[in-house]
Amino acid sequence: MSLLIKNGRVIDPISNIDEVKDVLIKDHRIAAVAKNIEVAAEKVIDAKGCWVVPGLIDVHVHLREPGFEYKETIETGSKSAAIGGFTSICCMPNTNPVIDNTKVVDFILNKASKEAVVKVLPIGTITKGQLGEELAEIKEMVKRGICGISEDGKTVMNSRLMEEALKLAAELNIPVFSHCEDHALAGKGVMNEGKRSRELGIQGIPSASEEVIAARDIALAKDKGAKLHLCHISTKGTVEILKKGKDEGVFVTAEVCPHHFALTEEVVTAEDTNTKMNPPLRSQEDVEAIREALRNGIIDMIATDHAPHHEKDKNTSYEKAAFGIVGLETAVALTITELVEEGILTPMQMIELMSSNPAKLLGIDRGTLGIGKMADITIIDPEETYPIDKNQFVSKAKNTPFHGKKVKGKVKYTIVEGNIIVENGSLIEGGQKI
Ligand SMILES: NC(=O)N[C@@H](CC(=O)O)C(=O)O
Ligand SMILES: [Zn+2]
Ligand SMILES: [Zn+2]
Repeated sequence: MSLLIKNGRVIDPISNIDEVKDVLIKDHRIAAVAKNIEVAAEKVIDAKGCWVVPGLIDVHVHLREPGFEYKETIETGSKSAAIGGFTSICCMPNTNPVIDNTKVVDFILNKASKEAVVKVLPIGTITKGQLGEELAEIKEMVKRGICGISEDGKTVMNSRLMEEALKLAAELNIPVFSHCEDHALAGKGVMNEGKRSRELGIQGIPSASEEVIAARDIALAKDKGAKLHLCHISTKGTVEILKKGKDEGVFVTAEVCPHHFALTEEVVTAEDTNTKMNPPLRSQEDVEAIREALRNGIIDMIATDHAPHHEKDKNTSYEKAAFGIVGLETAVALTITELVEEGILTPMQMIELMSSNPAKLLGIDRGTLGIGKMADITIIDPEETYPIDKNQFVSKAKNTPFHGKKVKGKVKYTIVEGNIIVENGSLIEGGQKI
């Protein structure tokens, strides 16, 4: 099977290309990237006016299977990822049962091989049952194919245990994804602690709850050779802690989610539980610091923290509603609208944040359009303007605060290992629109 993508703006940070070129795919791999390729291919895509980029990689997704299939499944979550332009996704282990042993890893990989339309890389828990008491079967899970470990949804509050996990992860050469939240400091808080929480009379989560754990984990990771990755960072203080850690030579990376650079606490109302997520939407000052850290490269990647929830988990009081929002199908548009259009990121920087840097963290041979590499490719029309419509999501869940927001930037094609999964913005199966 050969596929020729004509006339697109090819952007590949790893090969340092940002130029109008053609891309030829043969036998699932990149065969050529050059001007005016003249070969007879079985399929030709005209990408004029579009960006042709290495397939996007999301290191932070909740697929909810096993256990919460009423919210999302491996199949529906992976389809949502493809619509969003992602060709590889890491799935978090806070399922039921949690991913803390090889049986659950096997279950996910087996199901993904049959039902997922993008590459699924499972993340294992740090502790057994996510109970924070003893380490999970980490070594065994790595042999079966987990790409990292995380207690996401919670923090390993026992610092000694976290230190042990970092040591083991260094030996096994896998990243540790840290959800930074001091449980006692966060308490029963449900939104950012600050001006807005006082106005609304809703209990707040202080910035310090994130910052003390970010600082602790950097201190623990120091000199251990561990790859520490900070999930969904949201405060100015965490950015400063991250920068200090990097300056001191600690291997630490961080991700930010689109909602944390697109929204502030000001949008929170007691009625709209789609503004409730963990960590919470922060202050204007925090958002500005996050945007600056994206611009200057202190923050390494954009991840969605796609957290699908059912109506019944969200359609309740602000206090009782589940934390989290969906993100796979809105990430590209929000990044283009909020950061590229605003002049904060160049298109090249955006692709670094959404493809090459995630690939480097995971140590996978993806995230580039280099010759001979697996053909994971995303084609984006950066000019298409439309309102976000949650009713068109492929995800089972519709919990987004962005419904109706006018955005720019649309994923037109998602190509996974040389196979077209999304064509003209719609999923296709065997060449048919579904
Ligand atoms: N981010 C969230 O608000 N929720 C996540 C958990 C998490 O990412 O910490 C979830 O699993 O729903
Ligand atoms: Zn988390
Ligand atoms: Zn998460």
